[in-house]
Amino acid sequence: MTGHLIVSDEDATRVIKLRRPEKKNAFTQDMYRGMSDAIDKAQNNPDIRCIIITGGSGVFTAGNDLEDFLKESTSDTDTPRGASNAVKLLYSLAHNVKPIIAAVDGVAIGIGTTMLFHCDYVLASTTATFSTPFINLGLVPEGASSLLMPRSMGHQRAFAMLVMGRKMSADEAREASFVNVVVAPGHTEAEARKVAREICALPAEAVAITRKLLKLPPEDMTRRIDQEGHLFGERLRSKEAVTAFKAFFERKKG
Ligand SMILES: C/C=C/C(=O)SCCNC(=O)CCNC(=O)[C@H](O)C(C)(C)COP(=O)(O)OP(=O)(O)OC[C@H]1O[C@@H](n2cnc3c(N)ncnc32)[C@H](O)[C@@H]1OP(=O)(O)O
Repeated sequence: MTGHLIVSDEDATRVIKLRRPEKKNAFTQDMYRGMSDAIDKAQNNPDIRCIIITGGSGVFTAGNDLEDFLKESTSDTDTPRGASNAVKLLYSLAHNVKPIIAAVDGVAIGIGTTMLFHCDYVLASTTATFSTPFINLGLVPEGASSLLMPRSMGHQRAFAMLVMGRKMSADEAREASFVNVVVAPGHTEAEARKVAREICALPAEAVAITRKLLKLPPEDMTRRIDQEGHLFGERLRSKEAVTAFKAFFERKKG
């Protein structure tokens, strides 16, 4: 756990909260590690029946910290993408067996949107927006999103998001079927806790078996995460990506 991530257990539910509002909850390496660890440790804990992921009020997450991407793209050390903390979090999500509820209030960008396709129930506020601007950054999709997004919303809508970088509103996301319910801003976490209580009151073994039947085998997802991760690692070092990262930090100057 870090100062940018709060993990608390209450009513048989583990709540994992991103808390880096000054940077729109952009993921640092510690945040990836902390979230991954909190999910992994819930797996064999019989006291935890459900997991909630939230960014608190006003923002879910702006995705990977772009400063970290810029450092990674220009570094001399050649760490394979599969060993990155982001990929480890994606593995944790892919192999997780407990119901995950996401509470999205505000922007959900990049991995902030792709992680939702590993969740079981998604609540969004009316001000939530969803985007996967990988191509705009010279990158390619991650998190098995090239598999899960077209499967969930159809090829054309996935193309608009993943290739054209189109943003979706909360209502559009509900219509595209990856958001269950849209609530008022500031209420996503409280509503997520109600959903968690509802799930926790159900017979635990039957929930686990049914959830497993609904999901793709984790090996299929891991394979796609690895394929994407390999390409993503190559793209991180591309001229297109480095130019886009630098442009983000130059955008407010003169
Ligand atoms: C494996 C995973 C891959 C991915 O996740 S790829 C996706 C990467 N993420 C992005 O491309 C999003 C980049 N951020 C933005 O587009 C915008 O920001 C927002 C729409 C999120 C918010 O815009 P606004 O409301 O105008 O706020 P602001 O002044 O741009 O941001 C407030 C502070 O937050 C920092 N910040 C925002 N997003 C990131 C990020 N992703 N990485 C690092 N810093 C970020 C800014 O720089 C700034 O900071 P300062 O106040 O010091 O200037």
